[in-house]
Amino acid sequence: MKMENFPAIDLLQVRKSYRDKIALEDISLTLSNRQCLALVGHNGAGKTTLIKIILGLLRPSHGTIKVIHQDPTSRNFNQLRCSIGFLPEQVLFQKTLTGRETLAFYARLKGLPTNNLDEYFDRIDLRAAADRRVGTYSKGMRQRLGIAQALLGQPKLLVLDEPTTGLDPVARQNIYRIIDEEKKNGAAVLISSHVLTEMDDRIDRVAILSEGRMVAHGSIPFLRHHIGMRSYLKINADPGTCGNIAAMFEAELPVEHPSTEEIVLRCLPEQKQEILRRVMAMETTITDIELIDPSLEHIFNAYSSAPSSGGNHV
Ligand SMILES: Nc1ncnc2c1ncn2[C@@H]1O[C@H](COP(=O)(O)OP(=O)(O)OP(=O)(O)O)[C@@H](O)[C@H]1O
Repeated sequence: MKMENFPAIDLLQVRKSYRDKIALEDISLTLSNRQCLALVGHNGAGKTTLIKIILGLLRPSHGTIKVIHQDPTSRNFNQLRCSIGFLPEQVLFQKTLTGRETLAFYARLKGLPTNNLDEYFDRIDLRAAADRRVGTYSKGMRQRLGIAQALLGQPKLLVLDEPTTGLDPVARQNIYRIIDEEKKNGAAVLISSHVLTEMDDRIDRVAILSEGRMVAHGSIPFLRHHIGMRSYLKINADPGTCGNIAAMFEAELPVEHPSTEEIVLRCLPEQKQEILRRVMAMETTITDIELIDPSLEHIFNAYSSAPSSGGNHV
């Protein structure tokens, strides 16, 4: 099998305990190349522990782990380290070095040339400040420099812990664009984040950790479907039309009538098209239609409050 065909991350029944505290229990997870997985969970859910195990910084108490088809705690893994880009949650740099000197330091650690660093500064939009001392950088600039060091050497696996912390909306969009580019180049990307709002369209899969257990694992549409979350179809029309729509659907669906000129149908994802078709066929005057699918945040809240559903895969 060619190297590119191995999953970048393959965990089976991983457990980690710190003395009598079980931080992770029965975690099985795969991440393929060209995929982006979001690892989400409340404080203390076990995200950092899992990342440290993936990076070979911690040994699991039980289970098997392959990262780019090697055991990350084995000696051979050292050769693979330069194929992994890692952005830690807290990026600490030497304040007296310039951005360029900092990046050159990390490039040398990875055995990479230092004469092409401008392309990295361009990618994170920091070229103009490359020769300024890091001590003069804002929090967002330091975070972008951290991302640049993770990108050094075209990694096969990118592990980004809270990559958008401290970034303004434009910089956040730029990070997501870079993640897409890295995926297209064949990398697997693991993002650990508390900021769920902008991630819906950016990730291929999500793994939800709760108290050390994987309570859900799959694509967003799969998890929406699995937990039976309904979409909101909000329709604004004159009172007569709203009444007719309510009469048409109330035997089939939960229907809410927040005002005489607004009606909300709560439907399953697979019902959306058929409902829209029937509404549009009514030959009435509709002033507005808004369709809201449950977001990653809604899914996370639903799984976090649900009794353990035992790790669901798609
Ligand atoms: N060195 C340690 N010794 C003992 N317990 C630890 C140690 N490191 C972590 N833990 C415990 O393991 C559990 C998981 O911690 P972890 O740091 O992995 O969570 P997290 O999801 O990354 O949290 P956060 O979002 O707050 O960073 C927590 O209950 C934590 O207190």
